[in-house]
Amino acid sequence: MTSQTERPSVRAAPIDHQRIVGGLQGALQTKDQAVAIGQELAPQVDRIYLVGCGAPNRVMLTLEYWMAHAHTSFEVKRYFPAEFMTVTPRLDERTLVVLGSKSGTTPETVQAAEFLKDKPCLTLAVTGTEQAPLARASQRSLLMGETEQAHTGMFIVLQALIGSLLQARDGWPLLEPLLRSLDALPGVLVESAELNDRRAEQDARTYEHDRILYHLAGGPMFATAYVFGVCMLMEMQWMHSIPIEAAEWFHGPFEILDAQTPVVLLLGEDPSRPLVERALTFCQKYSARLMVYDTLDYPMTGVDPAIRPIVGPFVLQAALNRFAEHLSERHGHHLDTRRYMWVTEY
Ligand SMILES: N[C@@H]1[C@@H](O)[C@H](O)[C@@H](COP(=O)(O)O)O[C@@H]1O
Repeated sequence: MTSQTERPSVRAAPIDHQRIVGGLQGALQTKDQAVAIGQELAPQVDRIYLVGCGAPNRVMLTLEYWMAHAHTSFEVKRYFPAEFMTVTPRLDERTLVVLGSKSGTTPETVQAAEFLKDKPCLTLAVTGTEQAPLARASQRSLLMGETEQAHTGMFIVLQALIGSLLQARDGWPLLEPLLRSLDALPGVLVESAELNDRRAEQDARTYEHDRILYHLAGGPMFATAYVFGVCMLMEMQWMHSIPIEAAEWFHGPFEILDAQTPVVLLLGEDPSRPLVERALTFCQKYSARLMVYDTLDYPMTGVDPAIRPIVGPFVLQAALNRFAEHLSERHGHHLDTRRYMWVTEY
C-alpha cells in the first residue's frame, strides 16, 4: 500500500446528477418498446432463455427470481453464453433467447447470437446501439444508447420486457406501478448515492487496508453482492472479494468468520430477507466488522411500495458505487485499471 504522500492522485468521481439521469434516458424511452415486444411475444413463446456474462447475467438473475416468484407459466433459464453453447438446450420456434451485453462486443455473447442464427428460435439483443456486433447478430434489439449507466439501463429495459411478458401471459398485476417506478429510478439512484456518500467514505477509511471481504445477500439482492463484490472490488480493485448466498451461509462458508473478518450484508425487501437476517444475527455474535446496507434505509422517492423489492438491488448498487469510488481513491487504484481484461490475450 502506498503512503499518503506517495499515493497516486486518484479521486472518487463526484456524484454527477446529470450524467446519471441523462445517461438513463435512452433506456427509459426503450422500455415502452420493450413492453410492446413483451405483449407481442407472450402468446408466441413458451421458453425464455436469458443469456449474458458478468453483470448482465446478474441482472437476469433478478428477473429469473421474480418470474419464479410470480409462478410464471414460461419455462425460464439463465445461462452464461459460453455454457449456453456447450449445453445447447432445447431451441424451437416457441423459444425466445434474450442476449444482454452492455457493450455489445463481449465475444462469448456475440458468439452465442451467431450460434443461434441457423436455429429456429427468436433472438432479442439488449445492448447499446444498433452498430454493436451483438445487435447485428440478433433478429431484434432493444437499445439503451451509448451510456455509462448501462447496468441500470439494462435492468430497466429487461424488467419492462419481462413485466410485460408476465402480464400478458400470467396476468401479473404490477406492470403499471413497475413502469411508473422505473421512470423514477434515475432520480432514486442519485438520491441513494448522495444519501450514502458520507458513510461510504467512512467505510472506505475503516476497511482501506483489508484485502479480503465477504458479501452476503439473498434472492435478487445476490445480483448486487456479485456486481459489487466481483465486478467492482475483484475486477476493479484486485481485492479478494467473495459473494456468498445467504441461503448457503450455514452450509460451510460461516466457518471462515472470526472477529477480524469483514462482511458486507445486503438486505432487501424481497422474500429472501429472513435468510439474510438469520446470517446477520450470526455475524453480529462473532464479528464487529460488519457493514449492513439495508434498502429500508432508502426512501426510493417515486417508487411504488410494491416495486421497492424489485428495484432494491439497483438502489443499493448505487449506494455501494460510492464505497467503491472512495476505496479506489484511498487505494490510489482507478476503477478503470485492468491488468488482463481487454489488455492481454485470453
Ligand atoms: N464488470 C463487467 C463484467 O461483469 C462484464 O462481463 C463485462 C462485459 O460486459 P458486457 O457484455 O455487458 O459488455 O463488463 C464489465 O467488466
